[in-house]
Amino acid sequence: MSRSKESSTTEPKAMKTSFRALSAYAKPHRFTFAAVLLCALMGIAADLFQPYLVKIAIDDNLMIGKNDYHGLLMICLFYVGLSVSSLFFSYLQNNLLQFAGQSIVAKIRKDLFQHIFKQSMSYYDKTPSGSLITHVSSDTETLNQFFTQVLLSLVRDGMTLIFIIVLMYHLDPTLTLYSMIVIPIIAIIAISFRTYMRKTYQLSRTRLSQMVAFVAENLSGMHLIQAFHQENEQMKRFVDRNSSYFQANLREIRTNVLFNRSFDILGNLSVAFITWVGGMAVFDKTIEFGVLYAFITYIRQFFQPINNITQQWNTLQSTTVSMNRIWNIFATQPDVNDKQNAVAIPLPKVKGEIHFNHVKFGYLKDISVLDDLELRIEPGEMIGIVGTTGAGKSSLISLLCRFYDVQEGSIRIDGTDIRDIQQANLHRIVGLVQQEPYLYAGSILDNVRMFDETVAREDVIKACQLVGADSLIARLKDGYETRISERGSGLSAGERQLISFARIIVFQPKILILDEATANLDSQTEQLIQTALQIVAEGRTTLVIAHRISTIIHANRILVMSQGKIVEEGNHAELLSLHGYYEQLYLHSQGSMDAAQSIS
Ligand SMILES: Nc1ncnc2c1ncn2[C@@H]1O[C@H](COP(=O)(O)OP(=O)(O)OP(=O)(O)O)[C@@H](O)[C@H]1O
Repeated sequence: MSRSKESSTTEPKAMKTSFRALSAYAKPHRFTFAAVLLCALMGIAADLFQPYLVKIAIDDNLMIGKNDYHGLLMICLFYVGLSVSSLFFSYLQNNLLQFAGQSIVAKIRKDLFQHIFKQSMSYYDKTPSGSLITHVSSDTETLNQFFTQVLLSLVRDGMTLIFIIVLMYHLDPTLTLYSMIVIPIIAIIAISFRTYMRKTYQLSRTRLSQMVAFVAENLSGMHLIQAFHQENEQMKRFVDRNSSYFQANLREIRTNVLFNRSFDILGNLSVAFITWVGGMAVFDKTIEFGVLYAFITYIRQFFQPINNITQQWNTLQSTTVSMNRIWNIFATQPDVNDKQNAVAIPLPKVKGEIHFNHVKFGYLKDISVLDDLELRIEPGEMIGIVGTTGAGKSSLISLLCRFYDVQEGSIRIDGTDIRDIQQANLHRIVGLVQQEPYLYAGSILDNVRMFDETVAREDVIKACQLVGADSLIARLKDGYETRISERGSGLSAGERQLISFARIIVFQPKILILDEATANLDSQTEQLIQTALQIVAEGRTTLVIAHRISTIIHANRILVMSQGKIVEEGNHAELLSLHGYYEQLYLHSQGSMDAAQSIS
């Protein structure tokens, strides 16, 4: 996230909205919070009554020479009882608060993850995955700190302060007024540090987020980095980011330490000041010694909660930044939405007719990728799509999957505009196999049925048998239960492709799209995939984007695309007879250098 955006997110209005949203999450836990408040009250009362007990022992027993052993013992026992109850209440209060805080954050994390899932592809084009990882993991954790630290401190320390002032006033109003001289000084220090701490905190968060995004980017492109020997260059870039994060962190810590130490000094000065003023009053016999003792104890206790609260200022800053970042995500509505009256077409009723009706589309507003594209595909037809790089082939299928919406025109399946079909339904109708099929960490079985337990094991096995994946799975250590790691590493590209074909069979989409599905394979594996493809394509409208013409040579119709338009159309023989663009592509794919040069 850019710095300018980050600072704009901490506007008071945005903060207000975020806090309101957060309180809506907290509302179901209001009884727990009430119990926390009660426990805090009891704990504070138990804590603060202790110096008062000592004052009673000094002034009403020891100083007047009463020698009441029984009374003294009772006071001591009572003192111990208060300590134990303070411990009990603070234990209870912490547990209850942690429970409420963790529950709220778990719910926010779940909703956030769900919301991120709903975003359209344009959102992922703009948002680095590293910053999304930060939002889901560390930003939500910061929110937890808000409940377990900030809120706790505001309640407990705030009440402690009020109680102390009341008790001090009860003991001696004049000394209390002297003590209160320090309050404006505390306010000035707190305010002057406030802005600075906020800036240092934001800077370190932004730099952390940049570093995480960089690491995530590198991890996902590791094979490229190694293939191009980019390790040193990337390392240098990482060191830069790491050191600027380090600097920002140091600055933040320095500010924090300076702030806290200023408070300690202020506390000690006040104790000295009160000892002097109070000591004189004891000399003059205007107050009792026990009162001065209790007063000095309260003054010491007075600074602790102030220090705590101001320390929480930092956490409050981070919570505000995190909260705004999270609520900015929540506020982002997906570009592609289900209409309110969107329909679900029952799968058996889908024929698979597709109509690209004068489609205009571009990723950026003014740069058009597809321009007035008109295309009709009959049910069950197999369409091959070829064209030069950047011609718009992948964009065409992204639109059919509704990863993006068209800017003009429409795309219709069996006459229904895909914007009128529920997305979940559309994605059951249209099945996509990509060049790099994505496999998840999990068993082969789960990968074929996409963790959908309603799909029976037998159906998975049947699908794998049909596409010829069964024999390769049988060779694996645990067969269908073999666990594969992230992205299916441990399997060859062809094996991964076969598994993704089996996936298609299991989910039975009526329209099948293969995006350069055989581009990475050797010719033997390609043959295996070709056979599987024919089986999978049976009875389905199939669109195959291929760099190798051999993949689509038998297609009913081949579309040749260039610069967002269909420039030639027909079957293989028809297109060759045109001696046009397709022929050049064909010769090029056959390895003819001359043809390749003529294309460029
Ligand atoms: N997510 C995106 N954001 C912005 N521009 C994009 C995006 N994806 C593709 N483009 C641009 O749109 C144009 C068409 O890209 P597309 O991927 O559809 O071409 P293609 O024919 O599939 O190419 P290739 O065969 O190289 O995959 C290109 O100019 C490309 O740079």
